[in-house]
Amino acid sequence: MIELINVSKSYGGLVKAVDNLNLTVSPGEIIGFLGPNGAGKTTTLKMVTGILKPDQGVIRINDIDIQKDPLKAKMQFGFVPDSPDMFLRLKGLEYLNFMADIYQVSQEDRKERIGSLTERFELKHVLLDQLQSYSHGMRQKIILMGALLHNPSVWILDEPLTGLDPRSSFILKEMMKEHAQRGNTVFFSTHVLEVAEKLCDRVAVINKGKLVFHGTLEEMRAHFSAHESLEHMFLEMTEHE
Ligand SMILES: Nc1ncnc2c1ncn2[C@@H]1O[C@H](COP(=O)(O)OP(=O)(O)OP(=O)(O)O)[C@@H](O)[C@H]1O
Repeated sequence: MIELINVSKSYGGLVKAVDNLNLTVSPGEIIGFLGPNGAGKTTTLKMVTGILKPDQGVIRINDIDIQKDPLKAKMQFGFVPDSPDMFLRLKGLEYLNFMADIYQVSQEDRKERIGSLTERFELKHVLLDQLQSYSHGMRQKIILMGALLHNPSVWILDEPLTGLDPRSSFILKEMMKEHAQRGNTVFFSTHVLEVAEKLCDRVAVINKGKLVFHGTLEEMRAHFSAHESLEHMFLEMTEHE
């Protein structure tokens, strides 16, 4: 479970990138976090993951306060940032072992998980190559694998499908659904409205740092006209704020 309570953040004390955000992502739920460019999605995800400190508010992951007990809170989730261009001089397997070390995954568990994840994402043949030789999509997949090695109950993914080919995108979407069906929590940002429509139990829409909608797609349709496309509803919501 992820809870954000009255969370705000401004850069340089000027414009509020996130303005008094309240949001709960419950166990068993996939929530898509939508918003136009600069709306505050990445800032929110960085606060949830403890990379940025909120100016005010409380964030809890599985009831653990990310400010008060950051290490324990960080063990609860796997985070995939929007850019996968990191640790480029490491080989795929070195990177995965590095992540497994950080999260104290036993040799037995990491062997089993690296085996099953590399098979699922079809990366076995490049595990001994440096990440700098990987394509964007391959880098994304290895970062995702690293984030999942400690088997976290909460997945936090910033634009996880960007750059993935249709097959990898399908595999990840299936994994997200399976994870939520097992009673876990998935919180991801996306620009792709169709993905939100197909995958999410509920969506949260942010615009200029403020939450402008939170609910099911049915509720969103009821709020607008039943026949309007998600794209149209989204544009309406983010235009008038
Ligand atoms: N490091 C920073 N310094 C100053 N302003 C920042 C910084 N990072 C983000 N901002 C500003 O904060 C606001 C929210 O940005 P954020 O990156 O959270 O939006 P986003 O919804 O993730 O956008 P996108 O969809 O384009 O990635 C924007 O106005 C942005 O210009």
